[in-house]
Order: sequence, then C-alpha cells, then structure tokens
Amino acid sequence: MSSLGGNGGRAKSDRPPSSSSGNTSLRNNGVGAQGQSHSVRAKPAVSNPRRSVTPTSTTTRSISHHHVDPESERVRVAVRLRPKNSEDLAGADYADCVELQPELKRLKLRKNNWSSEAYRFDEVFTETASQKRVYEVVAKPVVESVLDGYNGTVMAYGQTGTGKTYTLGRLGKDDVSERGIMVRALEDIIAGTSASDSVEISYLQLYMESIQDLLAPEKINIPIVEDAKTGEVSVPGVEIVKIRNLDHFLQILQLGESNRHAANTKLNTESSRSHAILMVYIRRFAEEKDQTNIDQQKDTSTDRHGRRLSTIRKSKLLIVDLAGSERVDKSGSEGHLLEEAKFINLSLTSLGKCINALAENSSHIPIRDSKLTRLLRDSFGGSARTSLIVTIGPSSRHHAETASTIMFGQRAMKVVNTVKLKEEFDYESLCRKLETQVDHLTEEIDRQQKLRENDKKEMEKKLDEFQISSAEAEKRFVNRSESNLCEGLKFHKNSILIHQKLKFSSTTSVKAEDKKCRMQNIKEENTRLEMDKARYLKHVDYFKFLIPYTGSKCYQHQLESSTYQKILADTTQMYEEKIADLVKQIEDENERSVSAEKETERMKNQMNDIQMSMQVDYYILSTEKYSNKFVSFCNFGLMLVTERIEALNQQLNDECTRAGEIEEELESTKNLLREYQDSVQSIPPCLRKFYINLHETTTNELRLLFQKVKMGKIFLNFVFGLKKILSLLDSGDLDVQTHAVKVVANLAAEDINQERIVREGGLDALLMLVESSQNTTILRVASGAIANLAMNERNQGLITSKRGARLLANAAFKTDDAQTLRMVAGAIANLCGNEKLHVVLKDDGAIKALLGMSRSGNSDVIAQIARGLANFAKCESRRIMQGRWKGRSLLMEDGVLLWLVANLNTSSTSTRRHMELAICHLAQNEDIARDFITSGGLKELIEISDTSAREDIRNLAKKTLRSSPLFRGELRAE
Ligand SMILES: Nc1ncnc2c1ncn2[C@@H]1O[C@H](COP(=O)(O)OP(=O)(O)OP(=O)(O)O)[C@@H](O)[C@H]1O
Repeated sequence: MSSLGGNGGRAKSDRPPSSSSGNTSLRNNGVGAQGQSHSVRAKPAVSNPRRSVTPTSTTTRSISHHHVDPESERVRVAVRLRPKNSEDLAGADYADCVELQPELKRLKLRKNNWSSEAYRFDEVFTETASQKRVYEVVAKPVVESVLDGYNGTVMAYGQTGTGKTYTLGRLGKDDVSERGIMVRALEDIIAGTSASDSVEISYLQLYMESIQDLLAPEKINIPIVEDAKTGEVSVPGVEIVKIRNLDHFLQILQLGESNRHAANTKLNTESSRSHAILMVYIRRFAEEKDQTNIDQQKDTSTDRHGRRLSTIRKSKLLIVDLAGSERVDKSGSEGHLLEEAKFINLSLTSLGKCINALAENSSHIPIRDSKLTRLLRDSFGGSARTSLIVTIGPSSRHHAETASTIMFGQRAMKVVNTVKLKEEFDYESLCRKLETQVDHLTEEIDRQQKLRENDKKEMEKKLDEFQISSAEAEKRFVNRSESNLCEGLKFHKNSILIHQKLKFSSTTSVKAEDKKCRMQNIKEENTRLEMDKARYLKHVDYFKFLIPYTGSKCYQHQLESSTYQKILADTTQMYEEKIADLVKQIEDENERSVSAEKETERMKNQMNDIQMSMQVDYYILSTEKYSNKFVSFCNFGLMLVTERIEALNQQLNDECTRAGEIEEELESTKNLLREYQDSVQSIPPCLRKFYINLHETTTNELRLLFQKVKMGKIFLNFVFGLKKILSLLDSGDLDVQTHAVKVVANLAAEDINQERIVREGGLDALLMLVESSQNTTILRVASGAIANLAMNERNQGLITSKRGARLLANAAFKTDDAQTLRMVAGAIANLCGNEKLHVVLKDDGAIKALLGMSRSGNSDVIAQIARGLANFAKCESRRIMQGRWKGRSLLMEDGVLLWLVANLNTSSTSTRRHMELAICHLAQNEDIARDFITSGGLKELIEISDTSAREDIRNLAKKTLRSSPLFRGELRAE
C-alpha cells in the first residue's frame, strides 16, 4: 500500500536532489523528475483503459475492479507571500525576512543577519499574485486530473494570518476575482461534468482531534473508517450534499464557514483554530468503446429500457485549510486555547513527522499519530495528486515560523506519490447489461430453435414430397426410356450429371439438325432421280416414235433385242426401287425426326423438373447453413460470456490472494518495525562501535560527518551521535575539537535541531569554548553556533542566564579576527531583539562590547553592530509606545547615539538602514530628547526624513519629528 502509512520501502529515484548549503545555497532544487514546469500537473500519460463487456449466461456477478496505471509524481509545492498588513507597516521593521525571486522560482530566507539561504519551489507567488493565477498554477491541474478520475488534494499550510483561508476559502461574493481555490475548483468541476455525472460535497473540520460536520454541526466525534483492503479512507457519518450548481455550492460553503469554529488569538483575531476539509466526490460515467466488442456493443449498449450502460470513474478532491502552524507560546494561548493549540500542534506535528519520514524514505510513517494524518493518508506518499501551497508573511518578527513553514514545504517537495486511475465498472449496469444480453440471447435462441424446427418440418415435408416426386419421376423415366430417364434421375442428385444432361440435350438438337440436312439431301437426290427417270422415259418414248419411220433393221434389231429390253427393264426397276427406297428413307427420317423432337421436348420437361428439384436442394442447403451459422454464433456468445465470468472470478480470486499477500506483507512490516524498535532500544553494535569509538575516530571521519551535516543529510536522525559529538567539544585533540564544533554549528543552523542541541548540553559546551578556547577557528565557529541558537527566542533567555552575554562581550575583546567578531556581534545583535534581556545585556557589557568591535573597521562587523542597535532601540520604542516603559534609553550611557551619528554617513546602504532605524527609534524616547538634539541626532533625523532610501523609514522619521514637542520647537526655531 503506498500512502502516508506505508510506502517506506519505495525507491525514490526521481526525488529532487538537494544541493549543499552555503550562504546562498539552494537547499532543494525541487524540480527533480518532473522537470522545470511550474505547472503542478504534468498531464499524466495515463492511458484511458476501457473495459469490454461480453454477453454472458443468465448469472451475473459484480466484481470490483480498480484499474491501476500508476505514475510517480512528486508533491507540488508553491509558496505565497501575504501583502504587508497594517501591523507589518506600522512596525517599519528593519528588513523583511524573505526576498522572492519569482522568475527563478526561488525564495531567499534570511538565515541570520549576515547570510541568507535560497530555496527553490515549484512556484513562488509574490504579494501581488492574483487569486486566479494562484488557482491556475496550484489547483487547476489537480482539479483537471480529478475530473479524469484521479484523487487529488490541494492543501494550504502556514502560520496564522498568512492567508491560507484567503487562498482557499474566499467566497468572493462581491468581487468574483477574489474567489479562492474552493469556489474556482467547483466552478471548473461543474463545468467539466454532465447531467448524468454526480458532484457531491461534504465539509468537515478537525478540531481538538474530533471530526465535526460543518454541514450538520450537531454531528461531532465522527469516526474515520479505513478500508482494510484498499486503504481508502472515508468518514461515513458526514452529510453529503449533491451539488446542483455553483450558487448552490456557494450557499453550502457559506453555511459550512459560518459553522467553522474560529478562536481569536493574539496574532489574528480571525485566526482559524481548526483544520477545515472540503471533500468533493465526483462520479463520472464513461462510455464503453472497446473495439473488440464493437459488434456486441451495437446490440447491447443500451438495456431493454433504453438506458445507457457504462463504467464509472469515482474520484475525490480534498481541499484542506490547515490551522495555523505557529507555536503555542508565541500565539499567547492560554487555558482552553493552550489545550486547543496543543491538539492543533499534535496533528500538524504528526503531519510534519510523516512528511519528514516520507522525505527521508523511512520505513516507519507515523500515520496513526493523529486524525489529520489518517485523513490525509492518500495525499502524501499515496495515490492522489497533491499540491501544497505554503503561505508566509513578510515580517522578520516571525522569522522562525516562516523558516519552519519553508522547511515544511521543502520536505513536502521530496514526497513522491504514485497516482492511480480509479475506474470501476458500473456493476449495476453491467449486471443489467449481462442479464439483458442473456435474456436477449435466450429469446433469440428459442426463436431460432422454433424457426429451425419449423424449417426442419417444412424441409422434411418438402423432402418427402420431393422424394415421392423424384421416385415417381424415376418411375416415369424408367418406364418411358430405360437409359435416358435413369440418367435424368441421377442428374438431379448430381450436378455433374446435370451438366452432362444439358450437353446431351444440345447434342440431341445437333443430331436433329443433321437429320434435317440429310432429309434435304435425300429429297434433293429423289428430285434428281425423278428428273433422270422422266428424262429416260422421254428418251424411251422418242425411240418408240422413231422406230416406224426409220425401218432400219439396225434400229429394229436394236429395239427388239432382248438384251436391250432387259437393260431397259432393269434400269427402270432400279430407278423405281431407288425412288421407293428414298421415299421410305424420307418417311423413316420424318418419323425419327418427330420422335427426336418429342424426346427433346420430354427432356426439356425433365430438365425443368430437375432444376426445380435443384432449387429445393439449394434452399435446404442454405437453410441448414444459416441455422448452423446461427447456432455457432449463439455458442460463441455463450462462450464469451462464460469466459468473462471466469475472468471476473479469476480476478476476484487474484484480488483475494493479493489482499492476503498485503496482509502478510503488513505483518512482516510490523515484525520489521518491532525488530527495528528493539534494535533502537539497544543501539546496534555497529552504531555503538561508531559512536563509542568516536573519540578515537580520525578527523577524516569527523570531516565526513561534517560534510554530511553540511549537506543537510543529517537532521534529527542524528540522535544517537549528538551526545558523543558534544562530548568531543572538549577533546584534547585540537583537530577533533575543531571538527566537532563545526558539526555542532551546522546542526545548530537548522531550527529543527536546536532544541535537541540545547537539551543535550550543546549550549553549555559552546559557551565553554567561547570562554576558554584560544583557537581562533574554534572561537569563530562556536560564536557562530551561539549566534544561530540566539536567533530563536526560546534560546535567548537561556543564553543570557548562562552568562552568555558576558562571555560574548569578553570574546569581543579577546580577538581581532574580523570573522570571529562578525559572529560575536551577530550573536549579541540577535539577543538585542529581546526586550526582556536588555538590562542583562547592558549590565554584562554586551552593548559596550558591541560598539567596541567597530574598531575592526570591517563592514560586516559594523553591519551586525548596527543591526543590534536597531533591534535594541526598536524594542525600547515599542515598549514606550505601548506604555510599558518610561525612562532614558539604556543605550545612551554607552555612547550609542554618538556612535550612530559618527558612523551613519560612512556605512553601506543596508547598514545605514539599520542605523537610520536605530536613530528613529531612539528619537521616540522623550527622556533623551535634549541629548538627542545636542548629540546631533536631530540633524540626522531631519536628514533621514528627507533622504532615506526607504519610504517607511522616511515616514517614521517624519512622524517622530512631528510627534516630539521639543523637536517641533527646534524646527520652528530654525
Ligand atoms: N494574498 C492576500 N491578499 C490580500 N489579503 C490577504 C492575502 N492573504 C491574506 N490576506 C488577508 O490577511 C488576513 C489573514 O488571512 P487568512 O485569514 O486567510 O489567514 P490564515 O492563514 O487562514 O489564518 P488562520 O490560520 O488563522 O486561519 C485576512 O484579512 C486576509 O484577507
């Protein structure tokens, strides 16, 4: 399961690399695998799987199917700076704690007063960034992917009053350009869904570890339910409202807002003390378009009632407005509010811990520590696409909170989610569809069965009739013509014979033609013979006519000669026979011709019969073929449905098996955790060896450690070694001591490590070094470490209570090394910002020492001195203005004003700004007004009101000049 609760083992190859620290180092380039795009959403190359539905038997089954097309994606983080409010402006602070470089997507945070660090984010919004732009960069890509079926989270994190609710929850009733992410997201979701889809919301708040329904505030303590198999988190008791349109949503959101509990704190009278979570549930219907089933789709994409059948994509958008992340002590919470802040801190702290653990690829993610982390388990390291906007204010007063907010954002950027498309079949529809298909097919099969039976009966009848008629025909054939009729019968059973028969038929016709020809010849021959006979008879007649007239004996003789008579008789007979024969032949031929014609006619009739029977055959054959085809089609359909059911069964089995595997995995992870905890209890031998032997370790090992710390690779994980490292601070080996103090100084640079360093005795050890070490490097590094610790309000009192101010003052006189003096001055300057320590600082000689360090002439040192004096003077003037203090400035005795007047015009711009501020604030002390005039302060104040590079300082100087009667008098006198 990959979520807040359990992706510890996942490789994070695409995690953004972190670069080494330094005065302006990039702690996190933050773009990593996702490239430079500022868009939160890299349009996923997630395929759009379609599910095919196949016809089945009459039983249907609904099996949950989660399509998984995972894609690694880092949590996207943007930072937004709130414009200065009246409090920020009134304070006319010496410097903002951040500098934005939006074109580089970079933010520079003043690390301390001599250096800053740069951090890169996915986007950096200046105070002028519009709500529209913030939505489009931070939330719109998430909203679009939610519409595509992915879960998404948009979350705001930051100190109270920095604009989380403004960014997320602004309704913009009067001015739509003011609308926040919630309204804009719903606007896009409503526009991106159709009437058949559904958009529902619930709105809840997490307050004091209790979930309350903001749409039904009477519902409190609503439990969170986690699906053991899918890990999905739900809050089943909450009200879910189906959204009709944007106006409807605005009404609901307003109702929820009015129910949201907001407690006043000193920091912001409208500060929200609860975490508000808007949940938007989207169900979208997607059409089936699987090409493989296109034919079946044509028939079955609607059920019998004409309803369309589809898959469902269910996705969820969380918009989370976290409670303020400031510390309890600073918000001035008391009593109930203190309790409340503890709970708020508990959930935010555990969110931070989870994010740290995920960013560090830890095997244990403490998701169960709070309800907030349980609710957000899918948003960090899970399968949702997540965008985080961290909001910060400009004021240096909240430097520590701003720094911790920025670090939270940086760590969140290292968290990688594995987004997954969540698509399910609309199982109800699928069942309906399968049932419909089954009904349809069953009906069709019955109908076809009936048709087939009818056809069969019809065919049998026809076959019978045909058999009868063919038997009769056969009989007739046999009777009429022994050979030809039999042949004819065979023809109808065999197409080859039919062709032969056809051929025969044409041959018969040819023979008839021959006969006609021959008849013609015979007739012609006959005619010719008849003509010969006639000619011969004429010849005989002519001889008979000549005989009486010639009397010629020869002729007589010839005529009476018996031979001649015989020849004549024979010839005559021959001709007569021949003629008779020919006549006979003609008659025979005529007879045969008639009989052949008759036969031909009969054969033609026979042919018609045969063709008729052939058509019957063809009909029988095609009907059989059709019904066979239909049967195989039905069988195919049945087979597909059966296969589909089997596949779904298989899938169910697979998922059950997978669930079993996951449970086993969980069990083994738990065992591992137990082992790990055991091993933590008794520090593993390797670690023990490493740290116990640290005394003897070479400086190279320490160097390596130092590098690691410098690279930011070791933060809280350093627990095992911190004590040992601290013990090395008083090592006899100078080299070891030097490296050890460097390690500690670098650890102290991280806010997150400071509490532990102080608890483990690190502050004492550092002060001891400042007091006793003669080594310049050690002195410089130890002072730097103390300066870092002194940035944090909670350490400042501790430092002075441990004589830190005096030790730093002594150190200031002990060395002339400019870099060491810069650190010492920086440390004192930080302490000057705490009004409770002013007296101690003065009494312990820290102010005098501060001024004394200007002897170095080093501009960096002078910058720190000026900053310290500005801090001091500002705190004093604030107390005076708030009526909490009256009296001469503690700075006057040590000659601060004279120093300021003397150095003002020779300093660099930024140092000059601090000096100008110090002069302005000192000028507000009425009790030193006269000294102020005589020391030349008034002249400088007038100059500042006119020429200062900063408008706010010019205004402060003018205001001071106006407000002091003495100054006004002086000005009039001039
Ligand atoms: N970008 C901005 N532009 C203009 N005004 C802003 C901006 N951000 C915040 N504000 C104003 O600052 C004030 C505090 O903002 P908001 O209530 O949103 O802070 P928050 O971080 O939600 O505080 P809390 O944690 O207490 O809820 C509001 O008056 C708000 O209108």
